[in-house]
Amino acid sequence: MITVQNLSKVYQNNRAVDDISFTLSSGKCIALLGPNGAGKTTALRMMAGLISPTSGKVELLEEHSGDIRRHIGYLPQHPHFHSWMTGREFLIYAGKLAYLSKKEAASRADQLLTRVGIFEVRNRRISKYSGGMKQRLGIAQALIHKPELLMLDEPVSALDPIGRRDVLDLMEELKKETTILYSTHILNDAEESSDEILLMHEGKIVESGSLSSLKDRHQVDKISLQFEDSPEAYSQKLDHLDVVTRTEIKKETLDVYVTDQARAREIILNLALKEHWPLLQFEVGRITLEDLFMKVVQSYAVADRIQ
Ligand SMILES: Nc1ncnc2c1ncn2[C@@H]1O[C@H](COP(=O)(O)OP(=O)(O)OP(=O)(O)O)[C@@H](O)[C@H]1O
Repeated sequence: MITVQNLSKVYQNNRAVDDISFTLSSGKCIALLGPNGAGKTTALRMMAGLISPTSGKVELLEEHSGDIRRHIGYLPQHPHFHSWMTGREFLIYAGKLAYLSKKEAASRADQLLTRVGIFEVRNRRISKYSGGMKQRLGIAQALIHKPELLMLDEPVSALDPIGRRDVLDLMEELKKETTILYSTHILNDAEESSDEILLMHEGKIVESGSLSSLKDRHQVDKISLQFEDSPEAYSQKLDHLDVVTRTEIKKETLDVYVTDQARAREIILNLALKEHWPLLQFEVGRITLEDLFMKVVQSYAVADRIQ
């Protein structure tokens, strides 16, 4: 529904966003990931029409014509609310700013207050809202003009675990009817709630695609073991096997990197049975999003050092 073509933003000599291109298709939930300063907020702000690009463009696909801002709802990382207003008053105010009539704004506000689960507190001043309630109100405000694309900048990072769960559940609901692009540092959340990933590093998109395609591309053959006792002794035995490239101890877990997962599984299981290892867990590993993130970002950091 929206394409980003060769978009860049340069501040003085800093290329905050450096020639990024991608297309967002309707009905997907896309996570925008990247370390601090990667350029996520700058990219989102350009897409929302809040800052102008140095070069490149953001375009709607044919069926969504007109001013791009009418099709996009945006919730910034630190939203500003008039905290003396009630939640309902604030949404009506936001509706009027989005050119709805007073009547339309009031009816849309009530619909959204219900939709995001804060109807009960609609007449309470925003200053009395919890962080989770404010974030829900912010999402309702971003949806006031029925945008096809909802963009959320770090929607859960400032919330406690309950608020975070609330907002993630809400996003899960909303993605049935709206395309969502959201930035996050919390890789578990991205793993749980996104269909696609855009990974930024130093202003560039360095990886993109569905979560499963990225995992397939970066899959490492690994078997993770846990024992009733310390993993050290087993690690030394496994290091000598020809199918094992290296072992790594992470707290209680022994990660065994192997050349051929199927053969390694058989060999290690046989050894464990023969020697009566007190195994608690034997897991043939799939790469996690966190592994993938670290691998990609570290490989770029190494490349930067070499240059
Ligand atoms: N208004 C500005 N003026 C100058 N430099 C800026 C401005 N806004 C952002 N930058 C710089 O652009 C780069 C990208 O910043 P941006 O906030 O987009 O990154 P981010 O990925 O959203 O980071 P974070 O995860 O920490 O929020 C950083 O080096 C930042 O210092």
